[in-house]
Amino acid sequence: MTPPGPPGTAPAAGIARVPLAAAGALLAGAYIAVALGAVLLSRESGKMATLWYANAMAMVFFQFRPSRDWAVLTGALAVAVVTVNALTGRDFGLSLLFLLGNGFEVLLGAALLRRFCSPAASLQEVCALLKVLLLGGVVPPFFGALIAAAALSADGGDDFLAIWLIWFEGSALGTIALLPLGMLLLVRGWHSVSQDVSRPEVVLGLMLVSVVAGWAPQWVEHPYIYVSTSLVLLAVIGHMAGAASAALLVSIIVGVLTAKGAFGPVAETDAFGEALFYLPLILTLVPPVLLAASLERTRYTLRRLAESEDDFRILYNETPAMMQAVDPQGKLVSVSEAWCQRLGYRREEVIGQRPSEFMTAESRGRALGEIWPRLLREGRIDGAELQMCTRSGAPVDVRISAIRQRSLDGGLLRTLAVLTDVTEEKRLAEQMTYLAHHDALTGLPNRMRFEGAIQHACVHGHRHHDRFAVLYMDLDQFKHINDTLGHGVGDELLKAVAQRLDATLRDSDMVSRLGGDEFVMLAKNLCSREDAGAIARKLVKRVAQPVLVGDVTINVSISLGIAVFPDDGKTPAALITHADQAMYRAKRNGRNQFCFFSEVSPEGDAPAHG
Ligand SMILES: Nc1nc2c(ncn2[C@@H]2O[C@H](COP(=O)(O)OP(=O)(O)OP(=O)(O)O)[C@@H](O)[C@H]2O)c(=O)[nH]1
Repeated sequence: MTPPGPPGTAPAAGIARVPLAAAGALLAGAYIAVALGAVLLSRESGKMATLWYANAMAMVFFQFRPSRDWAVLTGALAVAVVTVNALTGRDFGLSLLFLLGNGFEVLLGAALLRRFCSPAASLQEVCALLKVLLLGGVVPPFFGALIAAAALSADGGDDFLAIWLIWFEGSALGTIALLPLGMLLLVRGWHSVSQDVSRPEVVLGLMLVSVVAGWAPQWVEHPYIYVSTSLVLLAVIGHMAGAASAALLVSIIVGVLTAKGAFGPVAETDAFGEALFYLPLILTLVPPVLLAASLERTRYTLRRLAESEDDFRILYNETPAMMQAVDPQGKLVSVSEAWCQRLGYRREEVIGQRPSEFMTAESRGRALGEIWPRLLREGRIDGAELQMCTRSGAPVDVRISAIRQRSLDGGLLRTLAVLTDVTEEKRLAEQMTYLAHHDALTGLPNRMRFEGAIQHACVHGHRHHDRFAVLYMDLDQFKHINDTLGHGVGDELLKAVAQRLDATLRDSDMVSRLGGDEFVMLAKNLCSREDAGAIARKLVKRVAQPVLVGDVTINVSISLGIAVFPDDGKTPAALITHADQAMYRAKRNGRNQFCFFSEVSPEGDAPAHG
């Protein structure tokens, strides 16, 4: 996996931005400078391989530019190689042979790095860095050295193996020493890397590494033990920038000491011995940079962890939802700010308490007996409804969604719950239900509710041979009251009548306003038809009492029709219609009275109201 990290190319990388011609000139100039230094140093001993950074530098340089620029860069590289050879006194033919080896090595390394390596990953992953070192630092020098050795030995130079070994060694070492820093510059840019390297502890570390690398090889046995110790130190304190800079620094110091002959026994070392001579240096340089990459990864992971913990804490505390976490013992380990605010507690008062202590008694029983066990059994619950209590005792309806979190060893770690405050939602729902079943003016059950009740009474009546009655009522001359006293007074009168009707009700009965000035009553548990007549008589009498609305006394009356189940109808519709017809008959008989449906003439009276 490629870790998410900094972007692949350095934002401040000037090389990536300059015009192509300038980039070519820059590459040629840098290559000439680095290669000249190496060639001049190699003349000091003439025997040991010189660490060759020039090709590694060119490989990294190529990575800054898109592939379409590579032809021009290769041209610049060719000019640089020929120039270096010319400046160091080699003839043109030999220059071309060197060009063959170096050119192939740089292009192969650049192509392998681009195709198969991720610079960003190599700074944080040991495997990715090893791939960079292998594909950039070992494979290209291996083949570059083969081409160069073949060309040079055919040209009458030294023995093929000696040329190959010297070339491969110098180039591989130089590349391995430079590539980590090159990748770092590629990914993070010069500015960021130099900031890291110029931290006081890193500068001190680099000074220490320089002293150890300059001193140990000359004065103590097994010098690389001391060098690698100081490199490890830098990997720990200086991160990747410190370790990569130190690796390059150490290789330069050892290379210079070797070239100067200060690092023996150079003279006696034969070709095979040379390979072994530089092997410890590779083994010294590589592990610390791998360690730095691994530490970078750890640091990155820890930083991400801290950030996500921070995100979680902010989310948990700042979210408007009430949230709570409960440990395996069923005690609160954390609650969100919204939880505290809604229930009126301080966090320290509730931590360690059981959530059920903040619930109403009914909810507590349900939470402990049903919801909590279900959560533990099924791993989650969604939308369970409970009632919490604020500090002052006010009920708070919550809808709870919770999950069970397991620890790495599979045990219960905690349960996390989000509580949505639905108090207002429930209040509105109750209000809607009330309004759907009640008359807004009088508060009496409305037609819908009444029809449900009469339907139920019919079913019950059929099953148990019960007798019940429907009493249909209509105010007399109500229009006149409206017209003379106004609609407002009419409303108040309707309310007063409703109260009177309601006051005559037995527990089993129901009175309802059907609309306008029409009311209907369901009177159950009747022994005889005459029971219904008694109720009707009482109602007519009660309503006929004068009503005081404001300072106006109103004389009102009702006409009432009775239909008895099952004699006058066996269905709700029939009963209501027949009661209405009987009421109409009462109107016709002079109002302020009641009439049974059985008294309605066989031809039928026209109903009073549609
Ligand atoms: N104030 C008030 N009046 C209403 C309301 N709903 C209907 N009305 C009025 O109530 C009156 C009902 O009159 P009716 O029952 O048709 O006739 P009435 O005057 O009562 O005469 P009878 O029924 O024949 O005795 C009409 O004038 C309606 O406009 C209401 O909610 N408030």
